[in-house]
Order: sequence, then structure tokens, then C-alpha cells
Amino acid sequence: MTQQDGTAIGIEVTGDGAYSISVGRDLLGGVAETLGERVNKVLIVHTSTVGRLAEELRTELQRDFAQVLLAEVPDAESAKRVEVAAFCWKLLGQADFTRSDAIIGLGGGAVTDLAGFVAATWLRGVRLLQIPTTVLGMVDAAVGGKTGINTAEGKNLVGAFYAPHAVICDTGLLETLARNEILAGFAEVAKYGFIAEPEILETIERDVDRATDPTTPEFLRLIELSIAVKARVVSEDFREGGLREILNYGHTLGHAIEHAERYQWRHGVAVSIGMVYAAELGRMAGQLPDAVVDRHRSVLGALGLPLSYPAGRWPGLLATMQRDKKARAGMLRFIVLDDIAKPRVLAGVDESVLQFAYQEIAA
Ligand SMILES: NC(=O)c1ccc[n+]([C@@H]2O[C@H](COP(=O)([O-])OP(=O)(O)OC[C@H]3O[C@@H](n4cnc5c(N)ncnc54)[C@H](O)[C@@H]3O)[C@@H](O)[C@H]2O)c1
Ligand SMILES: O=C(O)C(=O)C[C@@H](O)[C@H](O)[C@H](O)COP(=O)(O)O
Ligand SMILES: [Zn+2]
Repeated sequence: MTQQDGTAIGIEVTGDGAYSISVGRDLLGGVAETLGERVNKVLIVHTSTVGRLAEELRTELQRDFAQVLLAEVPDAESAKRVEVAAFCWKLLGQADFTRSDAIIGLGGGAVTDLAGFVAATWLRGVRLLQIPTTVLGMVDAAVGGKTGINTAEGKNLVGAFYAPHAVICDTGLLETLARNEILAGFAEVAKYGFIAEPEILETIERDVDRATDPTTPEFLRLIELSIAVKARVVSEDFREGGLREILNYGHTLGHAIEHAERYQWRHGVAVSIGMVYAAELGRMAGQLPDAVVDRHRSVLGALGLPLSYPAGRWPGLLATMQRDKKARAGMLRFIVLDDIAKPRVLAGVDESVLQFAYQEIAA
């Protein structure tokens, strides 16, 4: 991490398609420069919840670029549909967007996943600038180059690995974000604590209110620590050949819960339950100590996140998990911990053990 000009921290993702993630406040004045001179036209993909911000950004960018268009898309998970991607492709086609033009994803993780997918697929790839406006987008969705949409069969089943040109995380944009959205984002922050960075867990345990208040130094530190873990992993394994799978901690069951809830639940909320399940599995099928399992419940509980799910839902969840991207030849794979910051893949576990672990989180 390098301090840039006193206001922004720069975190680098290295390897093919290297890019920089800036974290700080009042950073949107630098968007035009970040996009670069070769860009001619810009499409800003956003939802109505950040509509005013999108308008302001458009006005600002019109000084530097020939054409700046807005694509307002449906809110939250409804944005991650092929029909919405097609709507964006249509706008790009009608405005004659070429490979020297650019797309901005401005919004939560759902918007940045969609905008990233549209950028990856339009003309097989145009410049992408991600400007996340949620905690979850800043620490996770917008910063790692995984893009995608859902299908009727499951979550993120269509997508591409596509590196952004840059990511700008302006924490001032979080001022309008609802408290429950901040806490949902903290599920992914806690995930980094469990898989890699104990300081994150200690900071939440010390004072959860300060940790989750976007105006405190503790909050900023947690955002930076989280992005740093993600950047380290993505730099080493952009296309998820191995190491990157650890970022899916809690997601095998989490994605199945999102599917079961018809995507009406927030991603982080589902992942919270998924992490408690993964911890129980790590205890039963691995060697995770009881105290660490308890710590999952205390940290996630302190964040006000759910820890259990109805007992009768197991058969449906199991069927959905078989379609998880980590599954190989019908064999389910989970990320479990041997201890804090010691993640590994667990594969080929007997279904009875999977169900037994589920009983521990069943409401
Ligand atoms: N690509 C990845 O690596 C990755 C990682 C994690 C999550 N994700 C995806 O991210 C999505 C979840 O992202 P999310 O939690 O940001 O949810 P989201 O995008 O649905 O946003 C949550 C809500 O906050 C609103 N909002 C956004 N910014 C706001 C602001 N500044 N002020 C007021 N309201 C605002 C949105 O309109 C929405 O209603 C899921 O689809 C998940 O699969 C992707
Ligand atoms: O960046 C990654 O890699 C992750 O797994 C991050 C997750 O938090 C994220 O939800 C991701 O979209 C899940 O990936 P998927 O490949 O299982 O859809
Ligand atoms: Zn996630």
C-alpha cells in the first residue's frame, strides 16, 4: 500500500492486466484523468439509488469526453440478468461505442458485476472503471475482476474474469448507504479476517460500532486491510486456478441460500450463514477448534448478521450446491479453515457429514 497525495491510498493488483485501487475520500475529481485521454465516449452504468451521483459525474465528465451516456439499470440482484446486459449492449451499439471508449460501473456489487460483464463482452473488451458505492463493492465485488450475471439455475453462472482499468473507492459515497447494507458488506470484511487477517476480527471485537462507522479511522483501516488481502490473492491467481478459491469461504452454502431466497436476500447476509456452516464443517470434517467456530458466531452476531437457516431447506440447498462452480465431476468442494488464517479446500465429504453440519446451523 502506498500513500498517494495525503487523501488516497493506492493498492496494486499485479500480474497480467495490473491495475490500481484507490481508497480515500473526495476522489471523484480524478475520474477523467484515470479514464485517460484515449477514451472518447463513456457509459455510466448505475441504479436509481445513486442516480444523482451519476448525473453529477456525467456533468463533470462532459468537459473531457465527446459523449457521456447513462444506463440506469434495475436495483440490486435484478440488475444481474441477461436482459439487463442486453439493454446495455443496445445502448453501446446505438451510440457506436468502439474499443477506445469506456464503461464506468457506479453502484453496489450487483452493478459493478453487471458493468464488468458488459465491458468484458462488448467488442470482446472495452476499458472499465469501477466506482463501488457500497462497503461490499469496495472490499470485494468491484476490486477483483470477477464479473457476471445470474441465470434461473444459479448465481453468477455466466461471467468473465476481466481486469478493470482502475478502481476508485471513495468512502464518502457510503454516507447515504443504509446501516443494514454496511453490515451486510461486513460479512465479506469478516471473511478476510477468518481466511487471512486476524487484525480484522480483533478490530470488530474491540468496538463493533467504531469498526462499522464509515467516518472512523478503524473503518478505513478495515477497508484497506480487506482490499489488501483481496489484491494479494487476485495478483497471485487471477483466474482462480487454486488460491483464489479461498475468497469463496462461506459462499457454497451462501449462494444456495441466495438462490433459495430468489435473490431477495443480500449477498453478505447469506454468506454470513454460509461461513458459520463452513466453520461447523471444518470442525466435523477437519480440525477446526471449537473456539474458532464460536468466534464465527460471536463476530458475525456482533455485526447483527444471521447465523442460522430453517431446518427443512437442506435438500433444496444441497441440489443447488451441486451446481456450484467449485464442484468437480459432481463432487462438492468447500473452503474450510484449520485455524484462523489457515484456509484449505475440503472435497469429497460424505453427504451425511454435510447434513450433520447443517443441523448445527438449522433454526
Ligand atoms: N465479483 C465479485 O468478486 C463479487 C464479490 C462479492 C459480491 N459480489 C456480488 O455483489 C452483489 C452484492 O453487492 P452489494 O452488497 O453491494 O449489493 P447491491 O449492489 O445490491 O447494493 C445494495 C443496495 O444498496 C444500494 N446502494 C448502493 N450504493 C448506495 C449508496 N451509496 N447509497 C445508498 N444506496 C446505495 C443499491 O441500490 C442496493 O439497493 C451480489 O450480486 C454479489 O454476488 C461479487
Ligand atoms: O473474488 C472472488 O474470487 C470471490 O470468490 C469473491 C466472492 O466474495 C464473490 O461473492 C464472488 O462473486 C463469488 O464467486 P463465484 O465464482 O463463486 O461466483
Ligand atoms: Zn461474496
